[in-house]
Amino acid sequence: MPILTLKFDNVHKSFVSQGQRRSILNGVSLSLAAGETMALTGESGSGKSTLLHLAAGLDQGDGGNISVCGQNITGLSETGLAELRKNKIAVVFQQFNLIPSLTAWQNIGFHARLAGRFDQEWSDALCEVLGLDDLRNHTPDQLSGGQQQRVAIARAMAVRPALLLADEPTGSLDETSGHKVLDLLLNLVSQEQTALLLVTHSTAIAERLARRVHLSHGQLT
Ligand SMILES: Nc1ncnc2c1ncn2[C@@H]1O[C@H](COP(=O)(O)OP(=O)(O)OP(=O)(O)O)[C@@H](O)[C@H]1O
Repeated sequence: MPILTLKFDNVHKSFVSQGQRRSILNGVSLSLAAGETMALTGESGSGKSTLLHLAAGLDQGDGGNISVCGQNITGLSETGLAELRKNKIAVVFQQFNLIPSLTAWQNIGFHARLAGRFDQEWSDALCEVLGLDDLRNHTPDQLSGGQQQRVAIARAMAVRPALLLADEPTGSLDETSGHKVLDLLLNLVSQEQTALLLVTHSTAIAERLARRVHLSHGQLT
């Protein structure tokens, strides 16, 4: 059986706030193979971002196991996690998280250079596909929301991640731009056989992904 890109086995996560422990994920299991795309929906506050953060190794669960590319990340050291994040995982956030002082081109290469995997030809190709050629020297404040989002996608794909985690990547765009950005993203992940887990509030966006899961009361349906 091929190694899964992302696997959650009976994962639990709770938070304590105002002295009370609240269970957010209550036995979540999922598996995602290379090239698969999965939409994660759920009401506001249901725990979608929490699940994404656990998958990215940015937070730890309280129980169960999570593995990325066959490597169990539960209990992995900070160094091990940092290596995995650098080499296998990329995240696209709703608010883009571009570095304001860098140009679009520098932003695109940033993660890839950190990972020691900057590939000029691939980054050029991403700029072309994502319609960023004329915007390379612009800083984020000179770009529209849709343009910034395309830079964020180029930055994520520049590392050729095995796993792409996207938290409402089209959430701040109007519907037409959102679908256009999704077209580009889906083409890229299909070409690269990237596993994509995408959080969205939009049923129309979710329906365009091959698999869909819904988070409710801490469990996936
Ligand atoms: N670090 C934290 N400490 C305490 N509670 C937290 C923490 N992070 C998240 N929560 C709580 O966990 C619940 C789930 O939050 P999360 O952001 O994962 O939901 P979400 O489904 O992504 O919501 P939205 O769709 O509004 O972004 C919320 O009630 C939130 O307040």
